[in-house]
Amino acid sequence: MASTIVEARGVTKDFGTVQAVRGVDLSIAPGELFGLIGHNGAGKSTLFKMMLGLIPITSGEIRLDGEPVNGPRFRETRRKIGYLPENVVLYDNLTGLETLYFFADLKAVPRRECAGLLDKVGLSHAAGRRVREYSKGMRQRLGFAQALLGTPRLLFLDEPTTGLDPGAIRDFYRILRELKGEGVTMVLTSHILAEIQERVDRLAVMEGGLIRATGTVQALREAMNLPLTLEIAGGAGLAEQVGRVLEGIAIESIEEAGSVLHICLPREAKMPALARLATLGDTMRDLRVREPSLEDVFFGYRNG
Ligand SMILES: Nc1ncnc2c1ncn2[C@@H]1O[C@H](COP(=O)(O)OP(=O)(O)OP(=O)(O)O)[C@@H](O)[C@H]1O
Repeated sequence: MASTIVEARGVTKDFGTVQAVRGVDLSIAPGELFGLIGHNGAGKSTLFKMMLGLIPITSGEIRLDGEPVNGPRFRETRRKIGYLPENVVLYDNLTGLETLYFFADLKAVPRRECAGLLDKVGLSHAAGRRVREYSKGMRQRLGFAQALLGTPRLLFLDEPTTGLDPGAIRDFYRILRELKGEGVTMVLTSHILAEIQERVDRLAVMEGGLIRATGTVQALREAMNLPLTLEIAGGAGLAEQVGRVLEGIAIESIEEAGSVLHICLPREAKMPALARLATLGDTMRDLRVREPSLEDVFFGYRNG
């Protein structure tokens, strides 16, 4: 297996006059759980489709597991890849199990895999019901099951948690962790930034067809140099005492909400501030350092 399983170099895609993807470079290592975030129309789905060889690349090159997606041997590589499209097309008249049989036949995967996959995504109880009767979340689970047919080594999941309730989202990420344990590489898009920020190894921020930044959530936070928030709980006189010990430290804002102080300060002021706050003793009951969320980072890139 190549050391980079997904490799994109200078990839562009034009739809007439629309430049959907504009010179994307991306490298994803085997076994990574990689997130792709971006606003509506940023180019995420278009990039996915090019990576799967479903639409032609205007210019540049994409290799999956070392194989160019527009090359003659890609058909063989494609068999090791699972894909959950943004809007999976299902036939309402088929049952859940028949649907998976249909996809298994298309992929030349043995039908005996299907029942186990329905079980994996929590749909065994509905295997004999027609898809017409499935809820949005059930359809999404069925789409996920078809992506898992053939034990793929690389998975592309386009907004996989759309329509899932919180319990189903948790189940979904549990399956992703299991797959990661088996060495499967996964690339997923999501608009629910809070959901993916703790779960991906690395991510890329896409905007207007460009990749604006790539890295771990922490690296992106640090690169953006967004301020941190200290949340301090304490008794009477807290605000006054905190104000006194932090004198001279570059604080961006202090807000009091109930008995908790929210102090927003530059990242580099964190350690000096903590050292001084430690002298407060019993006045301070609790202290938490809140990192900027992925949402803060995302809007930082968008507005930066
Ligand atoms: N088949 C097509 N024909 C013309 N324009 C297209 C086509 N597919 C996508 N586009 C355009 O390409 C751009 C990128 O679309 P894309 O679907 O890749 O974005 P996205 O990041 O996946 O968005 P979303 O988060 O809304 O799913 C948009 O401007 C879109 O209108």
